[in-house]
Amino acid sequence: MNQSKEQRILNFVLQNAVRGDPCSVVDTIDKYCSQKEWAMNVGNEKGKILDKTVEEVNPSVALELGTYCGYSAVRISRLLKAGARLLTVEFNPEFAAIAKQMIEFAGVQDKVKLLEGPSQEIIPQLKKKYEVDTLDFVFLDHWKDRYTPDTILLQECNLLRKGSVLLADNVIFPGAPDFLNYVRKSPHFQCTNYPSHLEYMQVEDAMEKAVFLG
Ligand SMILES: CNc1ncnc2c1ncn2[C@@H]1O[C@H](/C=C/CNC(=O)c2cc(-c3ccc(F)cc3)cc(O)c2O)[C@H](F)[C@H]1O
Ligand SMILES: [Mg+2]
Repeated sequence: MNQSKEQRILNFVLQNAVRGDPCSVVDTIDKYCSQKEWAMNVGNEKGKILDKTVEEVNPSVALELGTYCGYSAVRISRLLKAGARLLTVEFNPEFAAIAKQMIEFAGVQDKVKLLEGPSQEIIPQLKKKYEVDTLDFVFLDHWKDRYTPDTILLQECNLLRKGSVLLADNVIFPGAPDFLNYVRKSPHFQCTNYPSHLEYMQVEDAMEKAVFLG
């Protein structure tokens, strides 16, 4: 049975990156996906915006929706302070298995908890089952039409507090128009747009930061 693209990305990391070095894992994925096979990792240009936001927020508890191969989970968790944790949600079992190996190879498994299942089922479990009080940071990078319903669900589950920061990938391409509309019109969010480019391409894209005002 021939390998998936995601398996080829993982194999390239296992053979070319430095075990226990998250930066080398991130750089190796970027090398493969820019030179050999495109894949929907946030990439290095938007990744720098993600880094700056994570450093600004310095979250104790962070959530990621859409783990995929684990690129941004490794990228985020490498910046977390001692004792801080990232919960990352992925419902595709093949991708979850790849991401788990990616996270372990990078040596960030003690900071990252991969939750396998759909975000709409996991989010309501975060408080009781995963002992979350509120979320300091949320990275949205899953199906684009799910950004808005999951943002509403996070509020309904009282998982956001004054100052919680949401950062959404791909608000220009493929686009998340309803999410932009929702957060920019809502009196409960203060929004900032960060123009950038689609990962590994010269196509316009952007990230949107939405700070919850309570
Ligand atoms: C809905 N609830 C979910 N719960 C758990 N895991 C989920 C859920 N929904 C999806 N997943 C999981 O999250 C991931 C989905 C990522 C989707 N990302 C994109 O589509 C996406 C697409 C492009 C893109 C750009 C140009 C082009 F020509 C074609 C594509 C670029 C990007 O940066 C993206 O992020 C994963 F695949 C899925 O199992
Ligand atoms: Mg994306």
